[in-house]
Amino acid sequence: MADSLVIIPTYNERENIVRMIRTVMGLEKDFHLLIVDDGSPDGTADLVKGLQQEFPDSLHIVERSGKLGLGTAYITGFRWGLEREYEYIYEMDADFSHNPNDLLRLYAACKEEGADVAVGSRYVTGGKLANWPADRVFLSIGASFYVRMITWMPVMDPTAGFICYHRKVLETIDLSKIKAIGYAFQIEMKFAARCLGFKIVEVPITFTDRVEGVSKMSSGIIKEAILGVLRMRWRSFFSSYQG
Ligand SMILES: Nc1nc2c(ncn2[C@@H]2O[C@H](COP(=O)(O)OP(=O)(O)O[C@H]3O[C@H](CO)[C@@H](O)[C@H](O)[C@@H]3O)[C@@H](O)[C@H]2O)c(=O)[nH]1
Repeated sequence: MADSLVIIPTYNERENIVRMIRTVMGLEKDFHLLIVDDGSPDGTADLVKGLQQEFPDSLHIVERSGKLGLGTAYITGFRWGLEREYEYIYEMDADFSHNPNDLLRLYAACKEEGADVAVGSRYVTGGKLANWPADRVFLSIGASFYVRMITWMPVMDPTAGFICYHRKVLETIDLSKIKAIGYAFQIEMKFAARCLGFKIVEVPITFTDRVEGVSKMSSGIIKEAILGVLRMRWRSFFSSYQG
């Protein structure tokens, strides 16, 4: 059995999902894929199910009934992966913002260099942003600065969503204590790993704006991130993320 499971949350990704699945399945290392689809009205799940005959052992799907948020989609995926004994569990977007070839570099950082969490990072030397609109760049860099100020976490790209976790990290964190639902989830997971003493390594990547489909960023997600980071910091004085 493969040692690696890549979780891809999807909401209306029919323009990207087939090419993404084929790209991951064509990589030189054997990665299994779990798509967590939130009842996408555009039929993303049907496209995935159509490919399962071609990849019966390596392509999996969990379907949820509605748009329940990126964070809970990943938690669902983590639990699914932990039950099946994968040693490395990844987060990746469906839309090619993250280059699937970089999965191998995240794997190497954990497997060969001893990272517990490998973060595909835009804001370390060698990391880049390509074609992102100026307002998103501003928001993302501002958010990274804000998070570092509040949490003192030495992670340059705390909102990054391209990650490899060693399974022991996900086993140790009490996932029921992760409260963020939107993109703040990315911050909270890194914060929890850091609080529990895990080694986080940033691997430089180029993040490219999607060509197909649309971002699910919203004002609610921004608000959750601003307030959520404060709440998360406050809670950390009184309770631990230890499972
Ligand atoms: N299942 C599910 N999937 C979702 C949901 N919302 C978004 N997704 C999926 O999550 C992935 C990321 O969503 P995007 O909407 O493409 O994210 P983005 O705006 O490009 O944001 C990226 O940058 C953020 C900030 O740097 C990151 O925090 C985020 O993870 C992502 O990499 C995509 O595969 C998208 O379909 C949801 O409610 N449910």
